[in-house]
Amino acid sequence: MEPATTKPLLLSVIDGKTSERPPVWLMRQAGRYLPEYREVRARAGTFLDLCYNPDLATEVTLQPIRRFGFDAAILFSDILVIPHALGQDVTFAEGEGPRLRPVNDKEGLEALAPSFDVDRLAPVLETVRRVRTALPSETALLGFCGAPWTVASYMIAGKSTPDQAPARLLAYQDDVFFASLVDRLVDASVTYLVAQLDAGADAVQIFESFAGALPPALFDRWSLGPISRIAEGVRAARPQARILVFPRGAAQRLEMLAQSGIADVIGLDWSVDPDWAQEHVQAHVCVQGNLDPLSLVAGGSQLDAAVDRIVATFAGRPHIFNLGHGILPETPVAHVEQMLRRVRGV
Ligand SMILES: Cc1c2[nH]c(c1CCC(=O)O)Cc1[nH]c(c(CCC(=O)O)c1C)Cc1[nH]c(c(CCC(=O)O)c1C)Cc1[nH]c(c(C)c1CCC(=O)O)C2
Repeated sequence: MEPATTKPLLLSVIDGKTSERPPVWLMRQAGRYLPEYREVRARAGTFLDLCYNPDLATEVTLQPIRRFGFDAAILFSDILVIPHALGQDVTFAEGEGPRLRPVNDKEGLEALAPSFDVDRLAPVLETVRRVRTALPSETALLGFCGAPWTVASYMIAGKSTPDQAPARLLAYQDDVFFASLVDRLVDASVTYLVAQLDAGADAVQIFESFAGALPPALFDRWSLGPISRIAEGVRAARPQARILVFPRGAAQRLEMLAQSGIADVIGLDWSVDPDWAQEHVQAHVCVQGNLDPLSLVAGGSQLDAAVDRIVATFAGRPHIFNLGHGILPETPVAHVEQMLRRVRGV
């Protein structure tokens, strides 16, 4: 007989087990490519209203699990809820992405809340509790936050910017400002991730979506450094915490990250060659990734070949199948099904 509770496969793999078929989930798996998401989204009000509504956020977190049986659910929220909780104006204009009132000087920083109050994110933590209760025991629940550099780039520019130029310029010009902003984000992120773990998240992922914009000196100081301080802070509070890091565009710097012991899992974006990553990253740590989201949009025999290459290259050591960045809204659901059959070998 099966035991009443089963350790989720995804957690066993993070803990070092190799499985015949990799566990699988997709970044942004709850989203606009799903008709049932669009239906809830249409009656939720704004995007942030949806993030702060535990009923609806729980529902959209569970939708891709019901439909596809992924090995992990990821909390439905956003990396920009931390700036919002710090008192920054944050809105999501339909089709335009995030808009924030820029914080780019000492006065802007002082106008934010003096400290991070995690209770401002109580509805998000309530969603974590409800999702964990509703999920099958074999499905892992992932919490997350953005890494300080990525979040700071939005806080400073107030929107998505090519190569994060405004934030990068300020990093050169005003080291004192940058350090105090990043320090606040490190502290807030530790508190927030610990609260997510306490509410029932089995692991947490740190999204460094813009690692690729940083030259070497800035990378160590504003990406690797703050991420490692977050990981240390979380582990000091919760020694068993499992931490996934997705440093998009980190390229060959992935090897240094893999050797550092900061992450239990390293996410590989779609530009990373699986053969290289197998030798230089997976040799040290569990990897996650790295199918090109556009390969999933295109479908057909190239999709099967791309899935096969990733599964075969990373077989025999811990690997979590995923995309190399978030799933795109135009992705056909049938292609997700095709990909899953291929990964699962059925
Ligand atoms: C940079 C970043 C953001 N948010 C996030 C990142 C890091 C990952 C990455 O690089 O993609 C992380 C994120 N955003 C969202 C999740 C939910 C969980 C999941 O299913 O993965 C997660 C993990 C929901 C969302 N976050 C957002 C949506 C779409 C908004 C909608 O449904 O109206 C979703 C489902 C909005 C968002 N949020 C953000 C942007 C740039 C946008 C607009 C782009 C877009 O519209 O796709 C900031």
